[in-house]
Amino acid sequence: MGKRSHLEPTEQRPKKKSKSEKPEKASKDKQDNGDEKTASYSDASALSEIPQSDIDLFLTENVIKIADPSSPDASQFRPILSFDHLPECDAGLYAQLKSFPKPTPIQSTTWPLLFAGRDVIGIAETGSGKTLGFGLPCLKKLIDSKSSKKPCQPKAVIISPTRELAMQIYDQLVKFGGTEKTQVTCIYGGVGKDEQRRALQKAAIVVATPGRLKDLQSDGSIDLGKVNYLVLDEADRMLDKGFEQDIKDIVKPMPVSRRQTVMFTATWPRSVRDLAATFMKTPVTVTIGGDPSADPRANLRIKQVIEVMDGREKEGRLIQLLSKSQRGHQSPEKVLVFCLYKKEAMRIENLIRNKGFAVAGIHGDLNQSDRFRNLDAFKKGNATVLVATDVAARGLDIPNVKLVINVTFPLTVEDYVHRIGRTGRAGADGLAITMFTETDKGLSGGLINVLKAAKQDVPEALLKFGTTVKKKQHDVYGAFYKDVDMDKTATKITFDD
Ligand SMILES: Nc1ncnc2c1ncn2[C@@H]1O[C@H](COP(=O)(O)OP(=O)(O)OP(=O)(O)O)[C@@H](O)[C@H]1O
Repeated sequence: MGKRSHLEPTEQRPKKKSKSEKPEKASKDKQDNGDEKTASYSDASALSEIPQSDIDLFLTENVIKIADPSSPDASQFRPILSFDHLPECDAGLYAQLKSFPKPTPIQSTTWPLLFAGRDVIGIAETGSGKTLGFGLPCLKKLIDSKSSKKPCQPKAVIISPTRELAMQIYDQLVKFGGTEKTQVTCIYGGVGKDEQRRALQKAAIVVATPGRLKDLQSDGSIDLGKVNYLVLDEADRMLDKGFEQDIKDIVKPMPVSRRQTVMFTATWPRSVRDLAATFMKTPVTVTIGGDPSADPRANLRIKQVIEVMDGREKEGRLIQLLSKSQRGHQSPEKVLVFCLYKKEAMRIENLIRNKGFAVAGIHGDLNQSDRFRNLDAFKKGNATVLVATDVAARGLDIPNVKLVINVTFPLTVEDYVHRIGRTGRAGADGLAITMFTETDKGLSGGLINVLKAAKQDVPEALLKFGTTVKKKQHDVYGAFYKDVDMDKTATKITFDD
């Protein structure tokens, strides 16, 4: 379990509860910062009336696994199968849900747990609605909260690894919760602090990137002592070496016993699990679609094509693929092109532009307003090709991306799963074409496993590179916002602040 060295003074895991201390099914009340009762949840009567066989069928059909260390009986929390089963809440919180037919499996399964105040680790494929999975209970908890809020003392904090993703989460919360009642604020680096400090005066929910949050915390602009709902989105990324210390510093004033901690992700590598446990109290792990201890799983609706080639063939092949998807179409398809290095991304973007395609770029050398502007151009379809480093690999929900092209393979197969997950979202189909060269052969085993698990073709040429999966693939897990400057050192890695 938790490594001692990872435990902060305030992050000691609570002792195992005796049976008599177990939370009761329908009265899951607990103290919230000592001044209010929250987290009372019981099934709606329409949900209680559903036969257990239907519930079991839902769990089996969606390959849902619920692991609750405090109770072997996972059935005490029935999945919310319809929006009609949601617990009562004022302020029109559920009004926007009408645009969706029903909750997605990760929402169905984690909502009751989160409404009941449990710590939850939610693992589900890319594009499966995880944002609302943690977002709706966050909004409800805030709306239900009776205690008054002091300036600069938010009640909920949601931490995301990139600025663009933080903004996207913020937009979702505003869309569902409105700004008036829920007072959501987004803070991230690369822009001035004054406006953010002003917004923090009123903020009840703060969506943030870790670096800027830590900055504003250290200079006293924000007091996290009253936070009772903490989310790490893209949790495995937030716990890897690049962010681990920031997260530990941020959570210090919010003891694990007084906050609900929520972690969501599509990939959950073994390397972060012990560390995650040190941030949580008896978390329930919900996995949609298979065994969480297996290899990372790609979204099954994405067709994955691997093209093994010589590095010199890449540019020609890229232009060929883009010509096919862009030329001769009244409205060309949206294509996301991933590179590993910032300089490479700039070169590829120029190449594509010179061939006459409507292209934009997003990487760490751009200033923040250019990053937002270029992403927006792609979202709106003014640019139909977006060239990106791994800053865009996780979480971004861009409508109608039909094709992802990996010009350079990422540093880990987890990153690969996230990159290709920018297509095939919310039930749509998608296509991912990956150029794989001999330099990437160390990752062939992991990639083959991802392909097999998703029942995709494994090309002979890939098999030749070997099927062994290396235990630890890289010093810094993943390449999420890995910006390597090849002119300086080979491994300079920076993260969003
Ligand atoms: N119940 C629902 N039914 C249909 N679509 C939904 C539902 N809930 C959310 N969505 C939509 O699904 C899309 C993907 O959701 P979201 O971005 O939360 O995915 P995710 O699981 O967080 O993906 P990733 O792992 O890539 O971060 C969004 O456009 C969202 O509005």
